[in-house]
Amino acid sequence: MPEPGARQETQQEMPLPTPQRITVLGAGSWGTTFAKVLADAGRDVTIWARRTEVAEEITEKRTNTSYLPDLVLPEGVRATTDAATALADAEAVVLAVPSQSLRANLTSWLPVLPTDVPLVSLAKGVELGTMKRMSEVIVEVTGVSPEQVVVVSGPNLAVEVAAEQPAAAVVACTDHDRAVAIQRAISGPYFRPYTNVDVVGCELAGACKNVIALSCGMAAGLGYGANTVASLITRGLAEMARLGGKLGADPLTFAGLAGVGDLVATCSSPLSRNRTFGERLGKGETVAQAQDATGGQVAEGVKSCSSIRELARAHGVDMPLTDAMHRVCHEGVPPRKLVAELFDRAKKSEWG
Ligand SMILES: NC(=O)C1=CN([C@@H]2O[C@H](COP(=O)(O)OP(=O)(O)OC[C@H]3O[C@@H](n4cnc5c(N)ncnc54)[C@H](OP(=O)(O)O)[C@@H]3O)[C@@H](O)[C@H]2O)C=CC1
Ligand SMILES: O=C(CO)COP(=O)(O)O
Repeated sequence: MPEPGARQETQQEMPLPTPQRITVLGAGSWGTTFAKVLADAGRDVTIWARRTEVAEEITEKRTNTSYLPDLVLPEGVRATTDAATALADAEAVVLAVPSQSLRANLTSWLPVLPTDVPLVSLAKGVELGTMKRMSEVIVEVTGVSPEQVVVVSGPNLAVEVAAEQPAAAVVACTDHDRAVAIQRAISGPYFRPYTNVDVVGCELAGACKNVIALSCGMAAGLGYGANTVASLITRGLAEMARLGGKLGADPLTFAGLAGVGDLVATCSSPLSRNRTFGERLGKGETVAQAQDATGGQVAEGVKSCSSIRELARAHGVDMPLTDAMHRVCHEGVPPRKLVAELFDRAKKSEWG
């Protein structure tokens, strides 16, 4: 008969099981790529797609050419437009739809969504109107406990990950053991996730970097070079960390993969939809023209610049670059005029 204490220790050391059957809800760039990451890590993957033709193409040809022309998914990955079929027996659910539609999507899935498995959020945004982070939306709509929600973030441009180029990521969950279980589920030969318990910081960093990427694209569109981009990345980091600090995030998170890591990738790569969108605005296109050119793919920063600005204002945090992006995207202020405005602001210390 084991000592009661010894038994307890054994229970504490028992890791949570690695989910094997995983459903990805959303068949866009990142959802499809993440399905590949999961399948290459040995998981059994089903994708939910909104459109029949996308589901059929994935199941029959293992491709999703409207989002990722060069990708061939591993054998066994299948897709359906029926959420109940997609979610049957799921041991973890990955949410891979744009942040502004997550609430509506979740609400429609609710009757068939398992609420006793990890819910993994890939979306990088803050909800318009409520100013909520995606994990907050998930908890609110589904009623699950916050410990059940896992956030995956980091420098993960879908096209590069789909091409199996090495990349690291963060798996954030307030329950460390659950983060470890998801870390095991998605680790593979080209995808290396690290755990973090700072969900607030990872989510804010992921949402804010899209807005800063817009500004870097805009700078490129205006013809500015590396000094401008480096200044925007660094001051963007300062303002997102300021918001994070006010909302209880760990400052170290912003120095990590979800912060600096994703900022550098998104702000410097022409593959970034947010950066590309900003570049188009910098070259003189209107928001509507830039939106048409993104071919229906989401550039989250265009909407999140407004929700993050509201969030910052509600907490008395100064975010001049985010404010500037809101003014370009939603008040029609020309990018070049904003440069002058930003430089006219009161002089201050770097960490003030
Ligand atoms: N792409 C990337 O490199 C990365 C993206 N992310 C984040 O992942 C999230 C998803 O992005 P991503 O996959 O790239 O987005 P895409 O725009 O490429 O795809 C969005 C997917 O969601 C579906 N969808 C379902 N409901 C809606 C709706 N109401 N409105 C719009 N689309 C809907 C789309 O269906 P349909 O095809 O029918 O339009 C599509 O399958 C975003 O928050 C993004 O920031 C994070 C890391 C990397
Ligand atoms: O989040 C991303 C890379 O980490 C993708 O960025 P874009 O949405 O700007 O393409």
